[in-house]
Amino acid sequence: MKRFNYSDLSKAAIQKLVQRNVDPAEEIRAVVEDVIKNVRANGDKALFDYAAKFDKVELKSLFIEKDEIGQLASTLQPDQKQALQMAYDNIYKFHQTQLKTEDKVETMPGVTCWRELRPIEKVGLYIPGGTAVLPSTFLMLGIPAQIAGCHEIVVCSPPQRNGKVNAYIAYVAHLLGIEKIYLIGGSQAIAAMAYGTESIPKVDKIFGPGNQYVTKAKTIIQSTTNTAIDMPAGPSEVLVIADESAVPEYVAADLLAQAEHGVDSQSVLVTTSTELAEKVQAELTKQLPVLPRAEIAGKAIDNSYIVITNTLDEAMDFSNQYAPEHLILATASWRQITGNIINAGSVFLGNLTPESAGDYASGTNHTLPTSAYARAYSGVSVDSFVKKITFQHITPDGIKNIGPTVETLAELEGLQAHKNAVTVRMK
Ligand SMILES: NC(=O)c1ccc[n+]([C@@H]2O[C@H](COP(=O)([O-])OP(=O)(O)OC[C@H]3O[C@@H](n4cnc5c(N)ncnc54)[C@H](O)[C@@H]3O)[C@@H](O)[C@H]2O)c1
Ligand SMILES: N[C@H](CO)Cc1c[nH]c[nH+]1
Ligand SMILES: [Zn+2]
Repeated sequence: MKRFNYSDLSKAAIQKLVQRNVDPAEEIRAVVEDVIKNVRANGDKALFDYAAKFDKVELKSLFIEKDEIGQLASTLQPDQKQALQMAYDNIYKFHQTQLKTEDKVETMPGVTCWRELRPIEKVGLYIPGGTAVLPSTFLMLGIPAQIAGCHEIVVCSPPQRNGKVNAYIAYVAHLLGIEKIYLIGGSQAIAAMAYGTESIPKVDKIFGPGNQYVTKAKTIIQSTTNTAIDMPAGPSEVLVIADESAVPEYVAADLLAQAEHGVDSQSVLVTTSTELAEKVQAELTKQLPVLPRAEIAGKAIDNSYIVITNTLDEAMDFSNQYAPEHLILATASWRQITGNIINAGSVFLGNLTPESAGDYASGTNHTLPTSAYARAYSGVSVDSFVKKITFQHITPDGIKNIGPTVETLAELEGLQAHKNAVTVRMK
């Protein structure tokens, strides 16, 4: 990993370091635009063609249903079922508390305002399945959708070589009570859910992480259709802030955990200790080669770096500029510095809190903003699946109280009809 001294870095150099691939290569953009156009024009036919081209599968059907899902789900080992059930329970417990009724507010006598939640009716969940099949992502999206009460949940995931979904995905569908899974991956899945095809329903909002094709497709359809998206959740990343109290073996393991997601993942270490940086590098050299996905993780690590700072304040300052998807505080004094976090998707505190726990089973959501979008977006939650509709009610006394103010404001904007709508009620 390349190493930089924070004090040697100019503002421009920091900007360059924290910059990630928000806009993918021209080549990826062009492919995605083409896919969207083709799916829009040719519907299901384009989806069959792309399954053959990108996923190397000649599909007989674009979806599998309840019976087949049940059969696949039944093939899991008891310990696998138990682990998925425990993850389900913890994620459910954490997300359930997010559905809150808000109080009504009387802003002035006789004028009452409030907000009520309504689920988004039709949602589309994208479950990645290119380099690794991610049943955990299905839990992370399906559970909040279920808690929110979304009426129609459309699920797309790339087909396996046998033209089905992986058995773990099937088991999660069974846990969530989802009876149909569309066998579509990549940008074609996003286009299908945004425009609808003969088989795939158009949805109101699309959720889920994915590779650069998926993420680009989401950002394009967000600006060209009336289908919304959760956020740009692209290649995984982690930033670890560590001091001399950190355990090099753990830090290296955390860096590799995100690196193994893809060659375009990034793992950054920001530390006040040069000695720790050296020990972590030695650990990386030890741990990397034995990983089954060593080649992928190795490329991501080559694409990553270490920043040495003089103080933890400087480390936090760098982290806030980077705005990581995952932030790990491997410092003895983590309690004193959490208040200084401005930008991060999800935070992991102390030496015994591996990021992997949040990826799978602690309860928090792992669908998180990447590429510095944590400066403005939060991760997926029940909130992402609901709209908050405002309501107001005015009594006879209330209209007398608020009427003159509205009349004056309408008058000063020159909007006579607005004023009149109040005046007629005050006679
Ligand atoms: N930010 C988050 O919250 C989060 C969570 C989980 C995973 N992730 C990220 O999601 C990503 C998953 O990526 P993945 O590739 O494994 O799965 P994926 O499902 O996102 O992508 C696979 C699909 O990409 C399409 N594709 C592949 N090569 C193509 C090409 N040359 N042209 C057009 N389309 C092509 C294919 O249709 C394939 O089905 C990883 O980068 C991982 O880090 C992020
Ligand atoms: N770390 C990923 C989010 O960036 C989520 C994940 C799924 N499985 C393992 N990890
Ligand atoms: Zn992960």
